[in-house]
Amino acid sequence: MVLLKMPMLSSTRLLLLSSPCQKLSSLSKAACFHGSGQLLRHVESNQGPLTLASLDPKIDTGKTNRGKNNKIKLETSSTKEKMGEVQPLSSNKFKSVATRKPLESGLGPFNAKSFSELGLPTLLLERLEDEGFKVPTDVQAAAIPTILKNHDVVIQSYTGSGKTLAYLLPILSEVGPLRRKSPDCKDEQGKKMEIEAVIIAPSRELGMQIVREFEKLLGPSDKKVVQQLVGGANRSRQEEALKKNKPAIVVGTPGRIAEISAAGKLHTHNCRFLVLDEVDELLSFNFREDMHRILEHVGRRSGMDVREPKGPTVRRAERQTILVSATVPFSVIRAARSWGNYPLLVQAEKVTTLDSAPISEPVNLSKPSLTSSKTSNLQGQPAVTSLPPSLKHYYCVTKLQHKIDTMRRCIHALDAKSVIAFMNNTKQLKDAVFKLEARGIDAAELHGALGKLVRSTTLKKFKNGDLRVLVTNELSARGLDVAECDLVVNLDLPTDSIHYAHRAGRTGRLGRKGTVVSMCEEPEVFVVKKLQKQLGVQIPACDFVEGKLVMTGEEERTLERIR
Ligand SMILES: Nc1ncnc2c1ncn2[C@@H]1O[C@H](COP(=O)(O)OP(=O)(O)OP(=O)(O)O)[C@@H](O)[C@H]1O
Repeated sequence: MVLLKMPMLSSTRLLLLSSPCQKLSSLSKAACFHGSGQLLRHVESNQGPLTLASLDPKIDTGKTNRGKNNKIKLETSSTKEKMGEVQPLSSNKFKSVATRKPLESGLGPFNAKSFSELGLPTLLLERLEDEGFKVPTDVQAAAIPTILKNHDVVIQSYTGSGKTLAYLLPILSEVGPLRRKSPDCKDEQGKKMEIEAVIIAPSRELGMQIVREFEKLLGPSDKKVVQQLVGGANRSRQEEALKKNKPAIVVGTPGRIAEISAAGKLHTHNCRFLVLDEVDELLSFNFREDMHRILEHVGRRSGMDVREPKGPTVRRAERQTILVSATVPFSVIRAARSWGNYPLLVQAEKVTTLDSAPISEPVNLSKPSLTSSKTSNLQGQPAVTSLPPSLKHYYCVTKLQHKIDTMRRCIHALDAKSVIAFMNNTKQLKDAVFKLEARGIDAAELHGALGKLVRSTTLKKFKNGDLRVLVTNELSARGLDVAECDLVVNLDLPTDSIHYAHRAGRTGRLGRKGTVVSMCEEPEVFVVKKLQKQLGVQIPACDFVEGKLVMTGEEERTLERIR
């Protein structure tokens, strides 16, 4: 079925693309993009580091590899291996389809103290300063120079660690009014502007959040350089705006972008950057057809077939492909290899090949298991990097009918100001809100079946602090950035560790304190234990007594004594 829907693909590409999709179609929606937390382990390689010199923007900034007979050299400390060459280009606007070879391995110190060390253009540095962004986060320090060197990348680091700016800043370095202007570059004055960057996000809320991040740096006078193309909004108005404003960057949801593109209103063949934010979610069955269209059209000019040195002719994307998520199951690694050109894995302070990426196994959380070590992340493995280290995790055993009361006691015990409560069944959200309000707690529901105006207003109210509790489903688990959120409550347990990680990551963002409390009934405790093992975090049992959180259970009391 997949093969029939992609007649344009060469046989090589068909093979590469079809395997993840076959797998996806054979799994239930809930399971299809979720792997084990075990995947998230970083398998250290014993090969040499990727040196800063090889990526150091100070050595070779400017429009480095475009339009010049330019070589990208990446070194390992042991071999000083030559990594690849970039061929001269006919147009200086595009990077080569090039035979960049994979980085065999590499770790490097990326502890930049300021954005100015990362090779960003002056105008952009000034805007960062104005907006109060002073020091890059670890993942930004690793990702920005790597993307500026034209590498396809998979960016993986824990929730709230600043992955959005990690790809947004290199794009603004090359696209729009803040970009680096090379002396020989004729400005596009009077020339028809084309879409130069496409950013895809799985939800309307996340898409709009990314647009706001772009607009913040572009400023009011240039904010039309970026346009949002999210579902739920008026499509003809979006098409009119595209025609009128000629944005260089579009941010949107897969359905809407694919729709407008299929209608011939969005010309992305010459696009230079394709970003898939929350890529593991975008690989889910729901988005399959739209994602195929996007991947086949964005940055793909006709006549792009190239001959591999000793192989068949294959189609290569000319665009730079950037995949982003806190969780990188194997489906993402496989997709990156298929869609990208020798992509690198970028993590906080690390740039390595995808070979060193963790491998995922699907894990069924619904059955008790006596074998713990196979799925355990605690067996001598480094801590999982999808969860912020500052987070505290607990679970509380309570009867179904007492969950809202337990949550009320939890909120008071922790004196939580801004709470996101997750449930699995959308129909039950309203009831939970009703019960919370009856107990004097300002709450509202947020889910995909609500109208766009209600969704925007509710989110705005929650961000402004007018609502104490947002009761929601997986819609809000991905990417939602509310700095003030200090408590996440799982009123229903998530289906797996990847869902847990994204839900939990709505709190404790960018080094802030945050607590995650999962409510469950006695027979579900084994699920919490499995999550604990897969995620490599302690999730002790607790209860809320006389306005205080108290640890319960022998194991947890021991832990408390140690702490
Ligand atoms: N260098 C920085 N200095 C200060 N604040 C920053 C910096 N980088 C990012 N931020 C802020 O940190 C917050 C979290 O960033 P962001 O949403 O990009 O995280 P993320 O890693 O994408 O999280 P998630 O995985 O949940 O999507 C945002 O409010 C962002 O504006």
